[in-house]
Amino acid sequence: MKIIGITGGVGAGKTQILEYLNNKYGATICMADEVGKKLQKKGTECFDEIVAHFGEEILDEKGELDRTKLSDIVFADRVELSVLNGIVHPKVKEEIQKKIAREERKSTNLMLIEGALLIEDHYEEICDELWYVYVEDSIRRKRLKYARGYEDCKVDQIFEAQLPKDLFMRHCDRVIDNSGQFEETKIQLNKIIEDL
Ligand SMILES: CC(C)(COP(=O)(O)OP(=O)(O)OC[C@H]1O[C@@H](n2cnc3c(N)ncnc32)[C@H](O)[C@@H]1O)[C@@H](O)C(=O)NCCC(=O)NCCS
Ligand SMILES: Nc1ncnc2c1ncn2[C@@H]1O[C@H](COP(=O)(O)OP(=O)(O)OP(=O)(O)O)[C@@H](O)[C@H]1O
Repeated sequence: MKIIGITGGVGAGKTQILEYLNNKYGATICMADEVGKKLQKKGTECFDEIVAHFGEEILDEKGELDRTKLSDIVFADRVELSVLNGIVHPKVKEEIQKKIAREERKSTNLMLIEGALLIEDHYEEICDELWYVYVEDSIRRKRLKYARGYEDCKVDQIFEAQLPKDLFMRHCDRVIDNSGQFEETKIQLNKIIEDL
């Protein structure tokens, strides 16, 4: 089984690329954000550790994490972000390794692991290749405003919490430029899959 890590900054189109590769090539997909969200549900070890550090003010009326409140805290303060990362990231990686083991037993051909922080968290240890989805910052900003209603300051804060282009380029084996029409991205992806 080939294990590919798909990374890149917020709003680069990683999720869209994953969907395309799943539909066209039947790749098994695993999204680090989704794994993280499940591990942060009320009653989990991760949830308890987050509440112990950040306090009950970050809960909503149902007692679940209020992701907007937590996001406002951590993206405004690097120290708080690193505390949250320290709680969540090791458990996410462990869970992803279990998923990989399950797919290996099913003799899956291609598994894609998607996340913005694969380099920081050393996913090269568990992936055969890392692919960088690149989109010019100004275009990512426009797409995030349009699709998610993110304000400029939120985009700036998240950009600052992620790696710059040169570090993504240095650590990744392939680059996919998704700054243009998605049809152009599909052509790049088809070529890469043929090469694999
Ligand atoms: C801060 C949180 C609560 C915000 O949740 P929310 O639902 O509003 O946004 P979402 O999770 O979809 O994140 C939006 C985007 O922000 C970026 N982002 C998320 N966490 C981080 C982080 N720790 N460092 C840098 N960028 C991040 C990613 O590009 C992500 O796609 C959440 O992202 C979180 O718990 N992050 C810390 C854990 C983490 O890193 N998860 C992602 C991979 S495991
Ligand atoms: N080539 C493209 N042209 C126009 N819009 C695009 C293109 N690729 C992706 N998008 C749009 O840009 C937005 C961000 O894409 P997506 O959610 O896939 O990013 P992401 O990299 O998964 O972000 P995150 O790091 O937050 O998970 C979405 O609304 C998506 O539909």
